[in-house]
Amino acid sequence: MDSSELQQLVVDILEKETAIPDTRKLVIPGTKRQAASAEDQNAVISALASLASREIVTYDQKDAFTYLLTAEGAQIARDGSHEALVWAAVPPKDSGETMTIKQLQESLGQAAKIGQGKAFKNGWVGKDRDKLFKLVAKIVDTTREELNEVEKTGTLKGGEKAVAELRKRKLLDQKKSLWCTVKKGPAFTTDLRKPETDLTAEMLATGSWKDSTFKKYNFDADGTPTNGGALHPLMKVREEVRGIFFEMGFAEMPTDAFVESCFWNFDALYVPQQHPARETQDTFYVSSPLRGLSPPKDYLDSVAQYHSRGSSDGSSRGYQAPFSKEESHRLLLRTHTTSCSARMLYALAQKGKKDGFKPAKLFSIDRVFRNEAVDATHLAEFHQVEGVVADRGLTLGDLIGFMQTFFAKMGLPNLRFKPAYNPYTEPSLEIFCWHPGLGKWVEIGNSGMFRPEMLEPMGFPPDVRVHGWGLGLERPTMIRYGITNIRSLVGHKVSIDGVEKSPAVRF
Ligand SMILES: N[C@@H](Cc1ccccc1)C(=O)O
Repeated sequence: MDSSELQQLVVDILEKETAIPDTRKLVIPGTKRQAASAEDQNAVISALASLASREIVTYDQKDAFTYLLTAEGAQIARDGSHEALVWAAVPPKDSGETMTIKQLQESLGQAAKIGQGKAFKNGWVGKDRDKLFKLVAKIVDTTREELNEVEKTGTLKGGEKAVAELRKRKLLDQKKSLWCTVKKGPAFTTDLRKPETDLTAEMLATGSWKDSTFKKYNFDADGTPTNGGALHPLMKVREEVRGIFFEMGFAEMPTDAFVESCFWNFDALYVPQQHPARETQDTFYVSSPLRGLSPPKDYLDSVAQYHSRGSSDGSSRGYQAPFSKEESHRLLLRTHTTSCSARMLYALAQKGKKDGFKPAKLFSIDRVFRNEAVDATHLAEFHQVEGVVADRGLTLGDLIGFMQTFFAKMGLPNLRFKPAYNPYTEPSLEIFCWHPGLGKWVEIGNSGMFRPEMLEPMGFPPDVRVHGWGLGLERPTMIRYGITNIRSLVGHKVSIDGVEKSPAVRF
């Protein structure tokens, strides 16, 4: 049965009448048959459900019982009831023929036994000693007629009592079915064209929207994902860390010089020119141009002196090794943002010489480059977070206390420090934090009190101390967001979809 034809039939009737009181009375389109069977009603109900979902109709579902003949019932419907068979088999009274009960049983078998009593009770058959005969010339076999009616219509006009009697005799089986009453819905229409889902430019231009019906909004549907921009998780974490620095009164250093001279990256930081970190297996050097701009001459001279011979008061002996000013001019990709800190500290010291020293808290977060073997946790470039604090009389206790506050704000309250070595800091401390996921201490950064051999050539007064620390941005981000391969966080393999859906982008 075609659902759209049924739907049309229902709305056409409802347009003329207030309701459809019984859907079993619907005449199936294209036939003269009523939709009386359970199968018909299933088709009707699915058509109604589809109309109701568009609020074109409302309907009430009701239970109905229909009946089927059992095998015995079907046999009786065909051949007649047992009592009718008994009546038919025996001869009329006074016909001269005779039939004994025994003979009846021989000719009818089982039916004789069951039918006899009823035939007597109905007054159809009489008995003279053991001879049987008809008492009436004509009978009405009600059982057969009722069964025929059930077979045709699924039910009995005679009502419940007659049905109960036939069921007791196991001639009928009951079958539950449904039927409905139908009324107009709030959005009643006889126009069942599929509703439009979108209002198009074309509909507006041609005016066809006026005659269109539109699908209702489904406010429970998932929205289509918006394709607006999303900040990369690493940039989100960077913003968070910047926020912590600003909250603690730090100013941001300029970090735009990816290409730096050896002077600012190493010499100014008292990294000996013979230091292994300077070798090409660790550092990317720039081949063209070969030389960078010169640092201020006095400062370069002073740095050269501190490297090779130490301070003039003899408190430091320097490296007792030759210092090449040519080497200072070589260009490289900065290996740490401490080169930026060196430039800023030099500027701070020089300004202090003129205007009197002022304390400073400075930070930066930017890219650095190292000639590393690339693997799941290492890239040749990464982001460094760096902070430096310059003030009179700072101690190692200030540094440790400061880091405890800073890292707690980053969500890493559990810290340990381990003595380490940096050419530019003394003492130096490696920073470890407890990783609850891995259940172990992991190294996250490096810190220390900058050496006098670095601060004095810059021009700081002797009681000014500077402490600093640096850490990578990628590792804490990976730990925090459960990223195991750095290539899915940085580089061309980063999935844009992942960036948009990453939990990191939600804070
Ligand atoms: N430059 C150091 C970090 C650091 C900065 C400042 C002081 C001490 C250490 C590094 O790359 O790991």
